[in-house]
Amino acid sequence: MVRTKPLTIVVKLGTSSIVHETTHQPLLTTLSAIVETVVRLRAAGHKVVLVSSGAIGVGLQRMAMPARPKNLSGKQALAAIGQGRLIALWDNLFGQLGQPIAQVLLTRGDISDRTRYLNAVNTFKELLSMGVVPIVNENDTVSVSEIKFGDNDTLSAITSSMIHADYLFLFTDVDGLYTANPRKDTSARLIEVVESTAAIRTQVSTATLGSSLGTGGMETKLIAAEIATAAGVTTIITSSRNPPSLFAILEYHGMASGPSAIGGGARPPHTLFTPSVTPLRDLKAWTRHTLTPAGAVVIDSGAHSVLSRRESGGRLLAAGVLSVRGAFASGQAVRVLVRKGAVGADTRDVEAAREEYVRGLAPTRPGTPRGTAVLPRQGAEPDGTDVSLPDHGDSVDTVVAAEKDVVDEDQWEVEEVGRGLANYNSVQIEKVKGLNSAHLERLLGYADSEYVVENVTIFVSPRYLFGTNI
Ligand SMILES: N[C@@H](CCC(=O)OP(=O)(O)O)C(=O)O
Repeated sequence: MVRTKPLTIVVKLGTSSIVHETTHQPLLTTLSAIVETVVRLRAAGHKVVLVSSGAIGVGLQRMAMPARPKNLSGKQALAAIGQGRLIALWDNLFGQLGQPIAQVLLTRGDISDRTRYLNAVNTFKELLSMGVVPIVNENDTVSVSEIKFGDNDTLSAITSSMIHADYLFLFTDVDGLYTANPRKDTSARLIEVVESTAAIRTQVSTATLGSSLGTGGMETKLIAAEIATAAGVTTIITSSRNPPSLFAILEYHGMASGPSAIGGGARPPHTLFTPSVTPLRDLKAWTRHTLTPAGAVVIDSGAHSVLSRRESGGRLLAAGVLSVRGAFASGQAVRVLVRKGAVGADTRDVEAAREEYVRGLAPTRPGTPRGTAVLPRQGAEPDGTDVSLPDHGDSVDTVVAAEKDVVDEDQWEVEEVGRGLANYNSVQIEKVKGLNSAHLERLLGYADSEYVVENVTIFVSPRYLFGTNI
């Protein structure tokens, strides 16, 4: 058997694979098989992270409750009851084979801060280099949105991206992605390889195939696959009924890692999502998938098409910014919104006026009193910057009224197309929006970067990744 380089593998096990759907008793056969599989992977030199759901399920069993409570605090309480027992169960099973484990509880909030994100990455690295198997779950007790909107499929994809995993195995109660629900439709066909999640979305029924216990289904698995493959992680959906099939799958794809449980060259049932050939790594993946945006910049369609090209390097110039929404600090994540529809002539007039003003010219607008300057709105704001008003007719009211007349920014129809990291704060970007970067230093007093937003990643598919909670 050909041995390959040591792999980093994330194994995700959903609630329906951990506890019985109705009795909520732990599925010890499955759990033991997972433990044996992970320990064999470790023995073959691979690094493994386990993403384990099941806290609420185990909590239900402990409290002899028949079903997940509807209210959030009820779920949080059950997760708190169950998580300790869940990790104790894993520790017991792994302990039988001498394998140390660690508990890692994450929330999206935890990793939306760059420092905390890096701390989590460093902890994973350290644990893996110590030969420990980190066992990850959401920190349900403190994370409102995670229970309400979240699922461990997404968490496992983000974890895979954080640790630059080679493979993400989503073990679930079906053996792959089907063209239709295989439990209801006998003509349903297993899809073996997916190269584009966006394309496959139009071809399959993603109706939830899971049990009543978990929060995920095929839809969240597709989302997870999209996140993970974008980060360069090969993603596999397969059945949790036979965890050692992981070896057969790796072997089938030429990634031999130990004796195959199936062997014989037959394709073990699974769906494989191929990784992106130009993966988003580190900062970009982090920006796109983990950050909570603090505000937004509205850009024009020209800037959008530039940013959509790889050569742009994800860097946004002030010239492409039409407006700024919300308040954010330099270094924070921002949504990138594109203004839909054509920019009207009046808007261009105001932008031209702003540009001329900055160049030292103070144009007058027809209909305003003779000598009244049409100023950029920020020039009239007493915000302590060095934008001096021209000495003729600098009527703030007239200017603001003139801008309002033609540009009611709040009414613009916009669409979120990406996210990025701001190099300047919202007030500063407001000051320089629409202008050539040559003006940045004079208007802001410094210009560390000629770009106002960097690390912009433009979404490749509809913005469903995190619902509306961030
Ligand atoms: N974090 C929660 C589970 C979230 C969830 O339901 O995930 P999944 O079963 O993977 O759809 C728990 O441990 O109960």
